[in-house]
Amino acid sequence: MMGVGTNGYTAPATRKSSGGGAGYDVPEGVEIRGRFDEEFAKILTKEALEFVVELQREFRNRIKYALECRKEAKRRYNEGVVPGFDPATKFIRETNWVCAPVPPAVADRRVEITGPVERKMIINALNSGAKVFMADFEDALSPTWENLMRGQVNLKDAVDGSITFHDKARNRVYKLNDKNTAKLFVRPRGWHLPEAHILIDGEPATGCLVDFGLYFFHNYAAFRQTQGAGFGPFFYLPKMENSREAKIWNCVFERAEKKAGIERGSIRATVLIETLPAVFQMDEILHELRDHSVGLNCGRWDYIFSYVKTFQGHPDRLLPDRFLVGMTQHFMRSYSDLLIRTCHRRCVHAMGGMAAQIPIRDDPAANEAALDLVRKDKLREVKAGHDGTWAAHPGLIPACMEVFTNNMGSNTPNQIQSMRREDASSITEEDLLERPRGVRTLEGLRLNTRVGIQYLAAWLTGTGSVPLYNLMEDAATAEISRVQNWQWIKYGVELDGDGLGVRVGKELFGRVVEEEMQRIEREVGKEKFKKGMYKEACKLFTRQCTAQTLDDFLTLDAYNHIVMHHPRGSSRL
Ligand SMILES: CC(=O)SCCNC(=O)CCNC(=O)[C@H](O)C(C)(C)COP(=O)(O)OP(=O)(O)OC[C@H]1O[C@@H](n2cnc3c(N)ncnc32)[C@H](O)[C@@H]1OP(=O)(O)O
Ligand SMILES: O=CC(=O)O
Ligand SMILES: [Mg+2]
Repeated sequence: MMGVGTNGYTAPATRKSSGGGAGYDVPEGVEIRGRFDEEFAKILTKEALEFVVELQREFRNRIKYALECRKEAKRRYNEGVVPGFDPATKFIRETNWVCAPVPPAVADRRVEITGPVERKMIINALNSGAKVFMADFEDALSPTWENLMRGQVNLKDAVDGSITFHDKARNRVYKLNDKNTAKLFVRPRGWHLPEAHILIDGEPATGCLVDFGLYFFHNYAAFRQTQGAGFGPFFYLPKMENSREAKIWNCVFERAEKKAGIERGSIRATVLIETLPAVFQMDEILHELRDHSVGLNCGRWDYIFSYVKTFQGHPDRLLPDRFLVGMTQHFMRSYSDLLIRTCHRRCVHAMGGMAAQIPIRDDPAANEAALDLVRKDKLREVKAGHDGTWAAHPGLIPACMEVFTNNMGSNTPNQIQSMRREDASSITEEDLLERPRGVRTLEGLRLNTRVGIQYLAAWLTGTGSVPLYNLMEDAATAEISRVQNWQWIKYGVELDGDGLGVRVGKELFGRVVEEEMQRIEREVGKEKFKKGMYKEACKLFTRQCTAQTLDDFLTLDAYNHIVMHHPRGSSRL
């Protein structure tokens, strides 16, 4: 078991960290630069931090190396190489092996709701009727110190069943249902994001090791008793590019299991296939995680973002308008089909992804049209062989559930055995890379700009998922807006879809930005516009869209603006 003095584990010397007056009790080598709070101190205990420090010290060099490998791959793609299957790992793709059996607690995952680790949303999501709730430290969360630490507090209360929330304005108290709550999966941040409020040996900690380490330390025991039926905790792993990154996670899991004294293979994770290079590594990723896997998921939004990013040096592979790049484009359908085939061959879940539509409260006809689009998307997924899907909002769950249950059958928890999709074994590199088809319009450029700026303004003020023009927007969808604008400006594309025949350049983009800022001000109102972070967001977004070389992530630069070091005020990394 974890804790000081058990399993021969001895705590290193400790000291107080100056977090704004009172201090956190921290191990040697740790400095907490985030605000002190009594509630946070219950999460940032000396023992929990020791665990995070162990992970950081053991894995930091491998993580740095993996990130260097990403840079090296980028260099090659920029020189004209395209990603493909790795000849060196052909034997993994071609031999027969399977992952560890699926834990009974998560055999049925037909609808999974996702959302940030906010208190009310966690309760609503767990009570929503979905089979799984993916609590998000990633695409849906702005990683402010407050959000991250409150998120950890909330998850701990959720796992021990004590979580409540009092909505004072509505005088409504939220608590968990007595039964049939969703099973909890947690998605830590991607490997690339640092945690600048926790310094370990003078360096910012790796964000995902903080998210994973604190959550695991505080919850593994209760989770295994109440949620996992002896398994768990469960995770979603985002934005990986290569199986070497999956191998690091596998080692982190083994390390955590050993430290906690629980069986190897207790922890289970679903990997999002949401980068272009990773689609060529699906078998390899599952193989690395074969004792800890519960499948793969089609993270479609980051995948589209990654298509642009991977081909940033290939002007012959430009995207059409964002809304035209859907799952029926050949490269997207091929990705989903191959993912299903790969997962079912290895006996794990092949999860579908997120439709962008959300309920539209004040317009029944538009609401029905949105629901219809969601139903169609889910029907395509279940018929293709997916075992479950994602919903962004509780109002979508009945429709998603109905489509999956009607087409999969209510007596079967998944279609792992019944939908083998052998036909997808013929999918080629060309299928997976096929150029998306469609036109480009000025309205496409405008929409990207309007949405990108508004999303970033929300993110800078601590909100990581927002409804914009009746669609769900989060970090992944905002990335598409950003990189698409960058790509169009960089290569001076012709807007061929609206008969204008103009080429996109910095000057046109500058005018679009100006006009869209005026439109945003009209739409949100002068007061909100003045109080919000729209101008800062506009500056950041514009810089990234017009940069000579593409920034790897929108949120890396933006992160500098939300780091709040105490007691010295804000600070850049
Ligand atoms: C690309 C990807 O990575 S997808 C995964 C990451 N993205 C996400 O997880 C997005 C999750 N969804 C959301 O954040 C929200 O649904 C939004 C921002 C899209 C829309 O939010 P809102 O407009 O505030 O929703 P709305 O006002 O309709 O909410 C109605 C109720 O549903 C709840 N609700 C809405 N979405 C969720 C959710 N995902 N989980 C739990 N509860 C939710 C609200 O808390 C609210 O509860 P209340 O009636 O008790 O007050
Ligand atoms: O994380 C999911 C995605 O679509 O991106
Ligand atoms: Mg994503």
